[in-house]
Amino acid sequence: MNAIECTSLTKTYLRKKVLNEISFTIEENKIIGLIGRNGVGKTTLLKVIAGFIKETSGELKVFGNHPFNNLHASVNTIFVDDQMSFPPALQLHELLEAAQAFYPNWDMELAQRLFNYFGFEPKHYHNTLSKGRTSTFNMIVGLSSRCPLTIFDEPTTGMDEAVRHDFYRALLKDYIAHPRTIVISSHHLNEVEDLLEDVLLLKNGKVKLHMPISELKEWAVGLKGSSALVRQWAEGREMIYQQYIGQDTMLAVVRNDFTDEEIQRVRRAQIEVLPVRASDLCVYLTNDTKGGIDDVFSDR
Ligand SMILES: Nc1ncnc2c1ncn2[C@@H]1O[C@H](COP(=O)(O)OP(=O)(O)OP(=O)(O)O)[C@@H](O)[C@H]1O
Repeated sequence: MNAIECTSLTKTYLRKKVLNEISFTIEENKIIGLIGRNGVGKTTLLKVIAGFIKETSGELKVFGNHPFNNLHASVNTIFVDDQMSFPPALQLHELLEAAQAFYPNWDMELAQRLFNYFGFEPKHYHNTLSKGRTSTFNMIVGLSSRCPLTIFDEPTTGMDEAVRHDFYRALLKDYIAHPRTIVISSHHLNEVEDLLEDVLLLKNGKVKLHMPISELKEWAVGLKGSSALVRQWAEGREMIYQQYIGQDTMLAVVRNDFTDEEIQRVRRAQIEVLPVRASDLCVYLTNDTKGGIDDVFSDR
């Protein structure tokens, strides 16, 4: 069954189409990374999916229901970000009890174990936690709710490296034991790429790519060597990124439509054939120029 079916979804703010007729389907029980540059509309899309805001047009189904103002959707979905609001009068342990009453799959033992592991004080209040601690507490709620659709919007904001590492590991372990649909938006694709099964990449209000991470890792290839030779091999192929290194060396990232025989010929021409990390590829694909920041400084 599909967890999310999105057809020609548009969300307009002040006449600007933030999401412009996007369509995609997300299968149940997968971990999906929602990737895109600042301001592209990731949070907007996630909030529409969570039923917090209404789309302008198009069709959206979450477990077969339109999520906006839908109780079925809100019980089955949790949206975790650093703005999650909790009743300010309740202490942290009371927040966990309140969450238990709301989420049918809530695992209090997991919540308590994580709560103790991360050293929270039961009598503290959510609105007095530091930024990183707020994200950590919210993550505990997000994982322990075991919602069929769990949405993490930039969940590691403010977390230090050790906590981020613990979070990813906890997420993976709990997901393996209790599969569910998890959508995670992150600016740190390099940190999450080993967790993800699929990547949904947004650019200019559209879905630029939606594919398994294993395919994304093979989708492009880097050619590094003498500029003339690299340009010759890149000709006629989709150029994704290019960078000049020194006087006469160039790195070109192109769509990987090479045959094995061509790859061998490239190598024989003294050109290095390099894999392209999924995180780097997403940055290249969402750049507006082929050379990235270097283009600002070229030809001056
Ligand atoms: N309530 C709102 N009213 C008007 N414009 C909005 C509103 N919410 C978001 N926007 C605009 O919609 C666009 C997308 O914002 P959104 O927060 O969804 O992007 P994002 O991809 O999550 O960004 P980031 O990676 O920086 O968190 C931005 O241009 C933002 O200014």
